[in-house]
Amino acid sequence: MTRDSIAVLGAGAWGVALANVAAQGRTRVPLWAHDAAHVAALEQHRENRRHLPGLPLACAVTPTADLACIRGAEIVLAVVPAQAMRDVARAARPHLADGAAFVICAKGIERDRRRFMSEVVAEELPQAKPAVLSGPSFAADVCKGLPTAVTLAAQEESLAQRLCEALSTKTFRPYRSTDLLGVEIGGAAKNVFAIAAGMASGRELGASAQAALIARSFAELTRLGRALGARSETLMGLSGLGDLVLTCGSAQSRNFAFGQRLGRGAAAKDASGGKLTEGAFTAHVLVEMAKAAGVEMPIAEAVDDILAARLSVDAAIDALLMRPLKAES
Ligand SMILES: NC(=O)c1ccc[n+]([C@@H]2O[C@H](COP(=O)([O-])OP(=O)(O)OC[C@H]3O[C@@H](n4cnc5c(N)ncnc54)[C@H](O)[C@@H]3O)[C@@H](O)[C@H]2O)c1
Ligand SMILES: O=P(O)(O)OC[C@H](O)CO
Repeated sequence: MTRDSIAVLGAGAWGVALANVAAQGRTRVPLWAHDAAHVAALEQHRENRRHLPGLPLACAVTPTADLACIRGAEIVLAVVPAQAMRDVARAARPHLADGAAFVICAKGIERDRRRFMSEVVAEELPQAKPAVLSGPSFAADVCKGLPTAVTLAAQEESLAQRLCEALSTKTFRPYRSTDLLGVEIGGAAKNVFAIAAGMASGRELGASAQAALIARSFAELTRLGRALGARSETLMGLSGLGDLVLTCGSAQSRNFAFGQRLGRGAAAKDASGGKLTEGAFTAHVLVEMAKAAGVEMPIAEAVDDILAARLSVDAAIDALLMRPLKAES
């Protein structure tokens, strides 16, 4: 049986990890990066020394700065930061084959136009079949061959199934879904809540507070998801609860580590450690979306207020604890 051909856009940590997954059982997987110097370094060292030192590119992975590498690919994995997705999708348009699957692997919401990634792709790539891959998966873990499971959603169940087959390995197990929006909401929101969990850790509020915060974050995530039409089983699944638990519970998460530094007193502008923290870009637009939908998200709002320097970490903690008592929902 011939396997679907796959190309990967974006050669950061997650792009490299997914290219290595795709390389299993394939002889060539183009890996595009927008920066020619980065491509040269990948070719020379056969690893991404900045983001995944010591974890080699699979032999089949072919770094390139030429976007035409996606011509003929049946599946394109889009693994660039969420705020870059529109530009990359637009640039890909002349090269992408009609009916190719364009799998969104970024976790975030477009700030300027307040769009989910699947909406961005629908606007920029009318010939594509959009899909979303999300779930608990640190790039380094996946590159090391440690096991995990993710959700892979496409509008047609048959395509979701085909994509799962194309990307599954012995240690990387995708579950299919047709709920793109539900998968996207979980992936975008968990990054914002991971910043809150990191702050609680940085402030040394204790394990009980950590667990309470995760549970109340999940309440906010499901409230928003339901209001926007996501399915409960998606929100409770790998891309929702699964990724929330992972990201809110590990300093391996860049969003959590960013929150930890904030909790220890760093200013927002200095707290990323030079790493991509999608939650910092998503917090405000997430809160705006919740307000527009009439959904209360006090933890997400607190993160947004802290990032915008409208509130200190301590004042946000006090405000959350002093909210009127209410029924659990
Ligand atoms: N790292 C992980 O463990 C992981 C896991 C799952 C999902 N994700 C998601 O994948 C996305 C990418 O994350 P990452 O970990 O690869 O980040 P990264 O910082 O490791 O890499 C991002 C890459 O995108 C490139 N880039 C930046 N702006 C660009 C642009 N305008 N056009 C093209 N390329 C551009 C950068 O040069 C870099 O190589 C994020 O949305 C993240 O939430 C990451
Ligand atoms: O390092 P983070 O916080 O971007 O999280 C990486 C993945 O999304 C975890 O599933």
